[in-house]
Amino acid sequence: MPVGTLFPPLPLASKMLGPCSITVSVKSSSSLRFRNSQASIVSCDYSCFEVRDVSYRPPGTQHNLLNGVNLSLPEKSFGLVFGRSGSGKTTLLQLLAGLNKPTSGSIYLQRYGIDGQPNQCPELLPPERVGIVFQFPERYFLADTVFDEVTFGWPRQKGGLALKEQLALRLQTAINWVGLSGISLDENPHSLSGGYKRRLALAIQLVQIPDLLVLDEPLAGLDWKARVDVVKLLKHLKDKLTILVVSHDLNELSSLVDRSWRMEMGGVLKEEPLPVSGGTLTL
Ligand SMILES: Nc1ncnc2c1ncn2[C@@H]1O[C@H](COP(=O)(O)OP(=O)(O)OP(=O)(O)O)[C@@H](O)[C@H]1O
Repeated sequence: MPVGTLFPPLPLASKMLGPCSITVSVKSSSSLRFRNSQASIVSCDYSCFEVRDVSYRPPGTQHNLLNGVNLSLPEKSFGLVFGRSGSGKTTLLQLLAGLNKPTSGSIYLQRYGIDGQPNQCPELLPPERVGIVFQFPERYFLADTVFDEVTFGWPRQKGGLALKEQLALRLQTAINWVGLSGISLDENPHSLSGGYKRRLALAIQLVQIPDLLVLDEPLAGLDWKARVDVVKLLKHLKDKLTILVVSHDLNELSSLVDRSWRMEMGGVLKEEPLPVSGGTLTL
């Protein structure tokens, strides 16, 4: 892919850097698409996020919340975990995001060749490569402006111009990806609509350009209009990164789903494709 010049037309860049220009190179990517475990186009090597024989028991407790969980999610695909309340879905997302460590088993990234065989040693998945959006993320907004909210966790130490350029570019990319570019960066996050608050919560994670984005109940608590809005946004993001969602909203998300699993009570995960159309699934 050609090298392109993205700056300046971006208001964000001038907010962070003052007038300047920045050059970025864009890497080409493979065009893998999976639907219910079937790879429809495989044009080159690909990677999968893999959970292998993971069990989890919180420190000081007697029972496992997860038991021998296995999951494989190809890059740039959309996975859904569903199941009854209390079965262990959020616990699994927390392990993927590195908030807790598995008691046994491992979570890693595995590269495969065109023949479907692993072609490298598995790489452990560093927590900073995973973005997590919790249920009702707007409850955790802290800042008075959209700009401060998105940049809240950024390094405050003096960085060179190169670091600032990199951060500005990531910020602009995240804002564009979630469709927030029409909103003033000085807007108070709490004054945004429900759907826009969810967009902002996604942007906060996307500035890190994670390899894997995990979302806990992304439609919970939204009105119908905002739900449609968030589903459209997830469809758009699906082309850019790998997404794993925990949700009870199977019908609304089914058109996005490439792979799905049911978490059974006791933390046992089983792959279960969603009905292709018209069918209903019970939790
Ligand atoms: N630190 C902990 N110590 C003991 N039990 C815990 C701990 N964290 C969660 N649990 C219990 O583990 C079970 C699984 O919780 P988890 O939040 O993962 O379920 P869930 O499937 O995401 O539920 P929901 O759909 O209601 O969000 C629940 O019974 C919960 O009470």
